[in-house]
Amino acid sequence: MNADKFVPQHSALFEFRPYQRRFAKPLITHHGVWDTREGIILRLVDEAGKIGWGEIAPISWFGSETLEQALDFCRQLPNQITSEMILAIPDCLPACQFGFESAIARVRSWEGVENNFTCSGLLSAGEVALQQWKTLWEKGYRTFKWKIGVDAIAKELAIFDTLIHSLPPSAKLRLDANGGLSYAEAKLWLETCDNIQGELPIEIEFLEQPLAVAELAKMLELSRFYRTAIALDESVATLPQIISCYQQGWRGIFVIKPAIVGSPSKLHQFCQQHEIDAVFSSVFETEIGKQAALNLAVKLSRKHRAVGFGVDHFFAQAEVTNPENLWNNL
Ligand SMILES: O=C(O)CCC(=O)c1ccccc1C(=O)O
Ligand SMILES: [Mg+2]
Repeated sequence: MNADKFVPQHSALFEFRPYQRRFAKPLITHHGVWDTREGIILRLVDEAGKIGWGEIAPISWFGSETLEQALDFCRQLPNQITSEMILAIPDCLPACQFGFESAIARVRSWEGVENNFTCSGLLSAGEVALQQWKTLWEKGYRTFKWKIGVDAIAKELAIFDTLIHSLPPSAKLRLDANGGLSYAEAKLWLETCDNIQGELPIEIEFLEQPLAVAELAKMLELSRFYRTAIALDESVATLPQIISCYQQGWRGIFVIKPAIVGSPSKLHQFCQQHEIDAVFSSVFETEIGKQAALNLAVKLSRKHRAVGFGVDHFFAQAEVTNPENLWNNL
């Protein structure tokens, strides 16, 4: 069954449980310091007793609803929910749209996603990246994404120079500024990346969200001037934002975080009508949300770019991957 095809006239009993997972070390980005991932696990049981798992993993500072808003939404629902109720979840609750629709679509079975994606490993901001990539390389990663826009640009450019001269030629490097660069800094990064690619065999795959969400026009202008690709992330966090940026002329890379983008079936519909260059990305969700996200990526990914789900090393303990065990531990 196509897990993100919406299942009509379906109903199920549902329960929800909040969870918390502390990062081994806080994730530092231009948005600030993030030390605990909080979310909600959904357990749906249909009339035949089949179980469907879902996850609501909001990141309010990224453009989704807050965890509290998601919890309030779950609390006000009756414990028997229908497909129609799920399709009516408003666009202001994108993480809830994703969580409930994934759950009711997968109420049939919990088959793991057969995906042969390569995965990009996330590198922390700062010089810790200079050691981090080696551990990930030994685990088989060949694409890395490094967080920038945190320290002074001179310091980050110096670390960048060391990093790209350390990485093997077959490596690919992504940079993610989380909207933290000024226009002048973005130009300096793009110029540096263009120059490096003229000197070294390494591929700088893209510079992600160099400027703030409000600066789309400037990012459109930069995307026409530099060879190094630009990827939008915060600018396209939800489906309405994806549509808006597309309508304003963005044809570059779209970083899609399925867990906060909204309705999987509506995203599928948009991607069937418009060929977009998408990179699928994690929001540090559990295996439940990750499987639903990758199930969508398998169907929508065109360029076979590495998926940004190499984040497990940011958590202290290995994750419980079996949904039933995860649920029983909550
Ligand atoms: O996309 C990836 O490679 C990893 C995921 C990631 O970087 C991320 C995870 C949570 C919140 C924001 C971001 C981001 O891409 O900015
Ligand atoms: Mg990003």
